[in-house]
Amino acid sequence: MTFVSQTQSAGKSSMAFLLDLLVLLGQLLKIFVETIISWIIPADYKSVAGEVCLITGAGNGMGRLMALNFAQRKAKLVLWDMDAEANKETGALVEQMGGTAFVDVCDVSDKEEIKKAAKRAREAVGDITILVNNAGIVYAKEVLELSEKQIEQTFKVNTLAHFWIVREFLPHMLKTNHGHIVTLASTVGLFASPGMPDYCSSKHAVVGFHQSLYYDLQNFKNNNIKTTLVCPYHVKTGMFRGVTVTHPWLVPSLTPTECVDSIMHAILTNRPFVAMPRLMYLVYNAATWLPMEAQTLCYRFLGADTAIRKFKPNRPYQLEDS
Ligand SMILES: NC(=O)C1=CN([C@@H]2O[C@H](COP(=O)(O)OP(=O)(O)OC[C@H]3O[C@@H](n4cnc5c(N)ncnc54)[C@H](OP(=O)(O)O)[C@@H]3O)[C@@H](O)[C@H]2O)C=CC1
Ligand SMILES: CC1=C(/C=C/C(C)=C/C=C/C(C)=C/C=O)C(C)(C)CCC1
Repeated sequence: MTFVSQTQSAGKSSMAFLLDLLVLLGQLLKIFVETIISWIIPADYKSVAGEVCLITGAGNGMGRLMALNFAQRKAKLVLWDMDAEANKETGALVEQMGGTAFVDVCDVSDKEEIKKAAKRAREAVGDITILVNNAGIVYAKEVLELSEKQIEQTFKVNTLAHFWIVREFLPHMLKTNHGHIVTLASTVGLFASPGMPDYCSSKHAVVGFHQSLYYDLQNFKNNNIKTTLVCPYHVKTGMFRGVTVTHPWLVPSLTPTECVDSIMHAILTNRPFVAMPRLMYLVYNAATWLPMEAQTLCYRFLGADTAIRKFKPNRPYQLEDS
C-alpha cells in the first residue's frame, strides 16, 4: 500500500518537475528574446530628475563625471569625498550647470564617519534614492610589500564601506520600494590580475556582496529597487597611472568619459550588470574554463602579468604611503 502511494507521489512529483521545467524554459526564452531586442532597440532612459543621488569618491575621476551626468539630468546630488578641495570643485561644477549639490567630507573607511555623514545628508536633502558606491583605492603592491595598515585600508574602502553605506540607505528604499544601488567594482573583481592582491580580493568581495544583495532584493514581492554592478577594465583616471598591457591596441584602456557613458547607460536602462569594454565578458567567461596553465600563457602573451609594474603612484594616499 505504502509502495503504491510512494510510486503515485513519485509520478506526481516528476510531473510537477516537468511542468516547472517547462515554465522555466519558457521564462528563460522570454528573457533571452527581450535581451536581444534590448541590444537592437535600447530601452528608453528612465528619468532621475528629483532623485537624491549620493556619489562617494566624487572629488575625482569617474565620481566627478557621474556627478555631472546626474546633475545634467536634474538629480539632486550628495557628494562625499575625503579630498575636500576636489569635492568642492565637483560641487561648484554641478552648480555651474544649474544643479544642486550637498558637498560633504566623508572618509568612507570610517564606519562612524559614514553614520554621521548619512545623518547630515538626510537632514540637508532627504533620503538617498540613488546610491553610487564609487570611492576606491589601490596601492599596487604585492602581498609582502603591502603594510598591514594598507591591506586593512583597501578592504575598509573597497568592500566594508559598501556594507555600512547600504545599511544606512537601504531601509528607506525598502520602505518606499524605490531606489537604485550602483556598485563600482572592477574586471579584477571577476578575474584576477597580478600585483594587487588586496585590491583584487576586495573587488571580488564587493562583487559577492552586490550579487547577494541583488538576489535578496529579488525575494521581495514586487521589488522595484534596482541594482547595477559595474566592472570596468583599466580606465585612464589617474588611479592606475602608467598601467598598460604589451599590446594596448588589442585591449585598449578606457577613457573616463567612455566608461562613465557606459555606466550611465546601464543605470538609466536599469541594467543589473555591465563590464566594459565588451571583450571583458569573453575574458571573464574564458577564466571559468581555460586551464590555469593556459591562462598564464595568455597573460604573458598579452602582458597582463607585468602591466601593474608600470604603475606610477599619483593619488595622495598612494604618495603618502609609497
Ligand atoms: N581607474 C580604473 O582603472 C578603474 C577603477 N575602478 C573603480 O572605479 C572607482 C572610481 O575609480 P577612479 O575614478 O579611477 O578613481 P580616482 O582615484 O580617480 O577617484 C576616486 C576618488 O575616491 C576618493 N577616495 C579614496 N579613498 C576615499 C575614502 N576613504 N573616503 C572617501 N573618498 C575616498 C579619492 O580621493 P583622493 O584623491 O583623496 O584619494 C578620489 O577622489 C573605484 O572604485 C575604482 O576601484 C574600476 C575599474 C578600473
Ligand atoms: C588579466 C587579464 C588582462 C589584463 C588585465 C589588466 C591589466 C587589468 C587591469 C585592470 C584594472 C586597472 C582594474 C581596475 O580596477 C587582459 C589583457 C585584459 C586579458 C587577459 C587577462
